Amino acid sequence: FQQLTMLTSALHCWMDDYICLITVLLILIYLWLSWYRKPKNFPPGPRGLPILGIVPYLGKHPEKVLSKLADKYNPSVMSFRMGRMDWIILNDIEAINQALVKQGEDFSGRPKSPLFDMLTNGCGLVFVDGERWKEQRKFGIMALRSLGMGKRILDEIINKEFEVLANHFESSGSSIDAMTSLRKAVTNITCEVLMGKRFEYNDPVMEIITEHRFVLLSIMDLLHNILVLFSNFKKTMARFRENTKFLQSIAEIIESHKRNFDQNNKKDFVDYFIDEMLYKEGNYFTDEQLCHYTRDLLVAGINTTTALGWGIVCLLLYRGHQTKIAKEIQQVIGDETPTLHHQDRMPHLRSFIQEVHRCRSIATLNLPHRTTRDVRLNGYDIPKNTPVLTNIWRVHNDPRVWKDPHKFNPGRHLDSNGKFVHSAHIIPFACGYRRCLGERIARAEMFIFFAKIIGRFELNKDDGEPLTLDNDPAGAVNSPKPFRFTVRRR
Ligand code: HEM
Repeated sequence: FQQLTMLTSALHCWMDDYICLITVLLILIYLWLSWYRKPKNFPPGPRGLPILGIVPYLGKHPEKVLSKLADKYNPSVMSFRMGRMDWIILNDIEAINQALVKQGEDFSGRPKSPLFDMLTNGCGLVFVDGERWKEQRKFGIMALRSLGMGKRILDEIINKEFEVLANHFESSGSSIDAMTSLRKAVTNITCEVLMGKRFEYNDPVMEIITEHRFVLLSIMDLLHNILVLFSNFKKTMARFRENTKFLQSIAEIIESHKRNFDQNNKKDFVDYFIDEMLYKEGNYFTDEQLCHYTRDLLVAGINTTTALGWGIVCLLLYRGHQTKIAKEIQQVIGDETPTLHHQDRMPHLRSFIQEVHRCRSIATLNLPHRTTRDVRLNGYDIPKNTPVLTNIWRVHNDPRVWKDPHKFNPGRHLDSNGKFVHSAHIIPFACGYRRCLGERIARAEMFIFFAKIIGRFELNKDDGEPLTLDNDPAGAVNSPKPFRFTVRRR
């Protein structure tokens, strides 16, 4: 009997181990199969490694790696695997227009992410979709238009702030920390538009606002999201805590707006929002929404710093353009204050700015979108909730459109009569339903900044610092490395 008991328990142990082993094997087979299983009739593309997908292969320039993969799999729409999700990426201007413009509503979602939710509590504009996004975006367009965006009021705000910046450049004496000073000036312009307020460059609130960009931008950079979190977990969490501090600063400014609110004299974005909150019937006009909306605009607005920074780098590296543009400014603007009305007669400055946008794409892969229903694109079936990237860098470097795309050559945007040619193949602000809300502000900032600075100063490299077109690995968007330069009055 004892022998029989021993035999049975040995058999049990063995069977337990066996069952465990089989279960593990079955789970592995399931994971393996589900890893390789794609939705039916889905665009072709690489799968990479289980769980991580193609992330380990993306390197420092995911847009270039993805572009090479597009040549191999599909130059129009490709898929790839990342995390538990199958992503698609739009690779050429035709597919981008078809998806983001013609089928724009179906592609207007943002991927769901617990990280976004932690930061925004489902509020704001950049990370939300559905009814809240529709209502708030409509309001944003109305409010910015009513504030005179693209017309005189905006020109005045920008001119005033860049005058302060120009004086700061001149009084610096030695070389200027380009990105820091640009960031402060650009932040002040956005603060004026949103809250009717600017800060001295050494004000601690200015520091809080400009540093806050890291919180959202590092999260926005979805491709590196996973890596950022794991490699820098402590720092990322500290930044999350900063988020609360920052929102408190905005809440205080909003409270003071409420105390002084005058419905007949709405002066800024916050006033327009308060008006909706008090007197209209929208669903999402709450204090919390206003805080997050203001924060989203402040952070998104800082993007212009990067474009201005690249512009200065190009002026320092390719000095011939400074002389050409300075002459044009002298002829067209002279002693007047630069405004957008001057730009029609300034082909050299406009083509310079368009080439900066093309050659140094800021949002190389755009912000991620999400399909809001099952859709058909270029003959493929793409299920609801599929995350979508847009390879803006590839469009800006498409050799079918641009001869020697890697060369910085503003002359390519002039026709045979020397007239500026606007290109539909340059989409720094993306296109369609979720196109950048601040495009008009950004375009006015870029034009007025360069008209003012190149007209007044000769810009020179700082001898001590090598200057390159390499991007800053610490930046979430494609940004120049910190650099210094000097100015000399013309
Ligand atoms: C050169 C400067 C800028 C560039 C290159 C740029 C580019 C972009 C891009 C590529 C997007 C994503 C569009 C999409 O999801 O398809 C975006 C969204 C956005 N941008 Fe800009 N931007 C700039 C400046 C600004 C400024 C100055 C503001 C406001 C003050 C702003 C506010 C926004 C907002 C609110 C969104 C989100 C729109 C939405 O989700 O509906 N941007 N921008």
